[in-house]
Amino acid sequence: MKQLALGVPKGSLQESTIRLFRQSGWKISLSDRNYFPEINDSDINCSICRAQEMSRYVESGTFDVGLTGRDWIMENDSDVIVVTDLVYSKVSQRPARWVLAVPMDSPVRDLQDLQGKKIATELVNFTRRYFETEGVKVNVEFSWGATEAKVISGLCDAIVEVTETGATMRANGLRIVKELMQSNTQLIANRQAWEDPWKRAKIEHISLLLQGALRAEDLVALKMNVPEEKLNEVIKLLPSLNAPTIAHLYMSTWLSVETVVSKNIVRELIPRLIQGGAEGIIEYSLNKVI
Ligand SMILES: Nc1ncnc2c1ncn2[C@@H]1O[C@H](COP(=O)(O)OP(=O)(O)OP(=O)(O)O)[C@@H](O)[C@H]1O
Ligand SMILES: O=P(O)(O)OC[C@H]1O[C@H](OP(=O)(O)OP(=O)(O)O)[C@H](O)[C@@H]1O
Ligand SMILES: [Mg+2]
Repeated sequence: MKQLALGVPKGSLQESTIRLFRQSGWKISLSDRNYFPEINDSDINCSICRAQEMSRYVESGTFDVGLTGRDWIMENDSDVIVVTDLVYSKVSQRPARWVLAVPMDSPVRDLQDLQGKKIATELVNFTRRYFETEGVKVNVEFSWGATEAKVISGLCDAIVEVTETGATMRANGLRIVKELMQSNTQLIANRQAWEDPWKRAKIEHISLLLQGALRAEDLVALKMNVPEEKLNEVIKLLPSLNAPTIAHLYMSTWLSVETVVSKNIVRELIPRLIQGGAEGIIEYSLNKVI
């Protein structure tokens, strides 16, 4: 039977990836210590793999398709098809940032101040290439993790490390000198798999639904009743992203207005809609927006 081999990233992206798949209609069930999760789709064969190694396994064809950060694809310089960007991180829907950081009291203000100095990072190739392009000679050392601690203990002069919320930087009293790269999750495919019509169709299907589920996370639907004479005023208050749907209420001069808006404006919008004459407002969450 034909199956698509899917790689799901272990580590920071694991939970958010499994949540996004669930929202998209695929339930991935993982029992403790098992690297071959169940998935409720007999077309897919699922494996867990470190984000750092994912692009290499997709390039070699071990996986037809996988998810990982753009950072590790660049680090490994992997020849894969980027099917789509999916902008989510460990806890947010923002990209992660790779930054050059030093202790708060370090004299380093600029990239050039690091000439001849030692930098620790997990992203060795990227960092070497970055400093080379800038013409600054540095000694880049690989770090297995807990990199922030090394610069505080004086084991290196600066670090290149990933940050999302900034909590770890703050907790360790580090100062960001420069942002070197932004990275987000990407859905990547093996070149041969992409040429196989069955596999490509399946990958595109997954991509479409993942994008739809991700888009829906930021949005909510609003529905309200509005008397005819207030309709124009209420419509003006709604963001003009999509034209709202207007329907007549049964045996009434009132209208029903339905629209999709960004989650973060609802708090401000609802009182204004009430002032504008809307009543019976309901807000509901969306699973997918395609
Ligand atoms: N808050 C975050 N912290 C770390 N990595 C993040 C975060 N948000 C997104 N990422 C992305 O997750 C991937 C990191 O996954 P990876 O498995 O390499 O490390 P990890 O999950 O931090 O594992 P480890 O336990 O070894 O540190 C990268 O592509 C990175 O850009
Ligand atoms: O900006 P923040 O939201 O605080 O996130 C960034 C931190 O998260 C990751 O650590 P991880 O948990 O992967 O531990 P590690 O040091 O072992 O990589 C990353 O390496 C940073 O230390
Ligand atoms: Mg990590």
